[in-house]
Amino acid sequence: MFAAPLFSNYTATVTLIALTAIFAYSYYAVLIAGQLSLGQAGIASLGGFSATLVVPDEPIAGLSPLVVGVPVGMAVGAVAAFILGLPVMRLRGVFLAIATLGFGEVVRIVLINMSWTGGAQGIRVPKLVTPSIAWIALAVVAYGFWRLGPSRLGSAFAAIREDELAARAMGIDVSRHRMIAFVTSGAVVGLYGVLVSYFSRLITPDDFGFATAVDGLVTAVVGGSLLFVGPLLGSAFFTLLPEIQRAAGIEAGWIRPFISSTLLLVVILFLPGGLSSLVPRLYKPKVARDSAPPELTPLPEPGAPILQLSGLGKDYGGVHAVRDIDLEIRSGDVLGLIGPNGAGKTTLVNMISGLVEPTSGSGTVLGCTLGNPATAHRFAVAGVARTFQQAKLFDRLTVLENVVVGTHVVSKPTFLRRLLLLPSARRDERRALAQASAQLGRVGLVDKAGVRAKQLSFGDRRRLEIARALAAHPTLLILDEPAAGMNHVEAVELSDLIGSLAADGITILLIEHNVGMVLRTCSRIVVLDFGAVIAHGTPDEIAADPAVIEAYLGSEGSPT
Ligand SMILES: Nc1ncnc2c1ncn2[C@@H]1O[C@H](COP(=O)(O)OP(=O)(O)OP(=O)(O)O)[C@@H](O)[C@H]1O
Repeated sequence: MFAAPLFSNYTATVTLIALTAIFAYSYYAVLIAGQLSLGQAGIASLGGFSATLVVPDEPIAGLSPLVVGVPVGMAVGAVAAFILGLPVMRLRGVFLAIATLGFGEVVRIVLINMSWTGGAQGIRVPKLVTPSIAWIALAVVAYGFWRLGPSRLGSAFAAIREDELAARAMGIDVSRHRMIAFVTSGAVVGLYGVLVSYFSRLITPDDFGFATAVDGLVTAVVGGSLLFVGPLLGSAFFTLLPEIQRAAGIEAGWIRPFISSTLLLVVILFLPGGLSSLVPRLYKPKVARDSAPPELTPLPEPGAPILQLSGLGKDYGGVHAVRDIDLEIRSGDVLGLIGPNGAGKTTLVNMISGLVEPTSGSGTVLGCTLGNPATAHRFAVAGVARTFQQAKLFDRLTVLENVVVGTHVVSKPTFLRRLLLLPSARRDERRALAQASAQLGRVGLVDKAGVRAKQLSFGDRRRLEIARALAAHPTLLILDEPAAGMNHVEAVELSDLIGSLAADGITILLIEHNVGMVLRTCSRIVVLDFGAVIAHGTPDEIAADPAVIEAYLGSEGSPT
């Protein structure tokens, strides 16, 4: 079948697969946390040049220059990523990609104009990287990402990738996690820079230009970022494809790039999750109802202060979404918040859960002062959990994985212990699974634990969001229109569930358009209209309040 031997240079091809895979892992490290960065080529050149310039070509105390160069390159890569990350980490998507790409180009131009880098000619270094060294390095990197997957850190990255706002509401410090991913990527690409230099015997700034940056991204995307083998598959695809074409005698003119591009298009169009989506997932977390949940702190005594708002307001340009709200919630309250469309209910709960900064007034929730949305995760850590008006689920994760993310604030970090294969990591993960499984049982979704969230019906999505919030063992549970889209039977079941949560001591803030349900379920009700409180009282008082009937329902009916 083949006109020539499969590999023109077997050693080089095998080594290149490993090196390209390591390069792709540096993209994978940020893609798993939902970031698009193109600065890796620049960071690789910093790592490569630092190691090859700092480390002498001769063995040091019997150690190969490679053994010294690798930690130097990785450290330089990590530090460079951290310094680059400080200004660019607030950028998202294509803006982050452009900023990091710009950094890579600046590095290349600076290095090309430096005499100590040898300018465009670069510098010669000994060939020290053999196929086995390259594959050992790849195995170490791949092992790290394999162990990361189901760890608490891995779940947090997946949550940020799927929905950053929901991740923040689950208590995940998004800025910190994005920086961890970025620095990890820097260390991995620093390793690549050193290995590729000592493999090709020559390092020049132009080896790490725009095309290299894009190649790395394409390799990682084609391989896929949903499973740790993705970068390896992407690398094998792009390294072997030209070899197979050459062996098959497809060398001439346009045919070779045409076939490569067509195959690339086929993968991108028909495998949006990359080649790794063809690999069956061997590990999927399973419901663990027999394990003990994590140790949970007791909820506050009934009547303890939970929330105080004083003159709270929020303006959007000329729109006064919320005005001058004074409110107090105490432990054990089941407070209903109602009002016509646009009354300001969601804006108010967004401020209470730390996601939106007030324009005026002040407030504290469980000791957290309302303010900077970047610190919203602290509200979740303090005990505030919420659902959203439009359910914000992690769609590509399973139902159980979604709820496991909810346990973030009550579970312990496991990644480093997982790396060392310590049994305590497994035990803590089982505890988190037990906590998640118990909440799935509570909302009646245990039998759908392995289904991806995006496949759920509307009502099940709402239930899943409640289970995910409950997994955080909240002191204050905020439910934003949980009955929207539910039929009568489901709404009654939901009302019963809220009653049982309140009986367990969870303080509840319920925003609902289903006034009957609010009157049945809540002990106190606040009515908003045009951003201001127009009534506040027991369900009976609210049902009889003429201002509520007028403002909320119009003059034709009563709220019941
Ligand atoms: N991000 C925003 N930018 C500009 N205006 C906004 C924003 N969020 C809310 N608003 C405006 O603030 C007002 C209150 O909106 P909000 O969503 O809080 O009301 P709501 O009571 O939750 O309404 P609904 O019951 O329809 O969800 C509305 O006039 C809305 O258009």
